[in-house]
Amino acid sequence: MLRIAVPNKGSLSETASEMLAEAGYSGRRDPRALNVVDPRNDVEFFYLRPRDIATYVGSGALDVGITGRDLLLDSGSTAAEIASLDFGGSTFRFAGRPGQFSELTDLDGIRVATSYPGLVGDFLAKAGVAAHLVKLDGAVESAVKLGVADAVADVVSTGSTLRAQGLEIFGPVILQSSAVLISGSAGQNRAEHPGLAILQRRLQGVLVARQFVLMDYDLPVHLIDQASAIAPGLESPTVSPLRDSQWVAVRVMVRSDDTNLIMDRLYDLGARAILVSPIHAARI
Ligand SMILES: Nc1ncnc2c1ncn2[C@@H]1O[C@H](COP(=O)(O)OP(=O)(O)OP(=O)(O)O)[C@@H](O)[C@H]1O
Ligand SMILES: O=P(O)(O)OC[C@H]1O[C@H](OP(=O)(O)OP(=O)(O)O)[C@H](O)[C@@H]1O
Ligand SMILES: [Mg+2]
Repeated sequence: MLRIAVPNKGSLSETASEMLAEAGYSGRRDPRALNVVDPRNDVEFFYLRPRDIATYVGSGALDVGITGRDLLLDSGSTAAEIASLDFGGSTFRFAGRPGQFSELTDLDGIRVATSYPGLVGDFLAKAGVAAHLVKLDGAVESAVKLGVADAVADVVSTGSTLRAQGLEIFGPVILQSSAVLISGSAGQNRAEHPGLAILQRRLQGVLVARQFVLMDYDLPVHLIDQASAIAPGLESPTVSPLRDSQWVAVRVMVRSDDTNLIMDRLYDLGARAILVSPIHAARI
């Protein structure tokens, strides 16, 4: 049975559970359950704090898990990222009072508050900057105002928390993070669980279903090369004959984000009856 660690709370938990459900797994119904077996798929889910997931997976107690790239790196665990899951995106940045700092070396000898001391400590050490890390559990943006630190290093999403505390980003990007799938790292001489490849393929299918739509349209046959250049699809568009031999029907996968742009360009080219439908599941 494949043992899977899933975030039980926080920013990643809802989407992680949604993705697993879309991948055909049965997760917990009781939001307080700590583990649940899905016998049909031969997996067991363990609902854990996202911060702890790398520790469980790195130790070999669990086979695979979903966590944040920033949390994985902060943990110092030997677990390895095996896929990015395209949600839970954030940037890890330094911030301080406006105008006080402009570059990384300004942090030499300075107190920096963070709840990710492993990640930030490694980054500063590699840059040869000796700051004093102040470890906090959360709400680190308050640390400057309250005088326990001079700068912070934290997760930034919209930036509104920093702004509200009168702080300004400075220095290099520490990390671009997103939710990731992690497993025990290869060098540990551990046999890979056979269910892992299935989980990975299924999650990949969910990502494709989320990231792409199906586009169908009718097109004058002589425009097919130009239309294929606009929307080439994965391999190549499917082209089917219509009763009117001057026209063809085309089906192609398109990135959801580009849908309207591509519809505009195909319409301008001469395509008509352009229809877009979602993909419920995919195996690419
Ligand atoms: N707006 C956000 N705030 C916090 N974390 C975010 C945000 N967007 C994405 N993330 C990612 O979510 C993970 C943090 O999740 P975690 O559950 O530990 O923190 P949280 O959502 O802040 O919950 P908590 O209230 O327990 O601190 C990190 O990988 C982080 O990069
Ligand atoms: O850039 P923003 O969109 O404002 O989001 C980033 C903020 O959100 C998170 O805080 P959270 O609410 O999880 O509280 P925490 O600091 O206690 O974890 C994170 O730690 C930042 O403080
Ligand atoms: Mg938080």
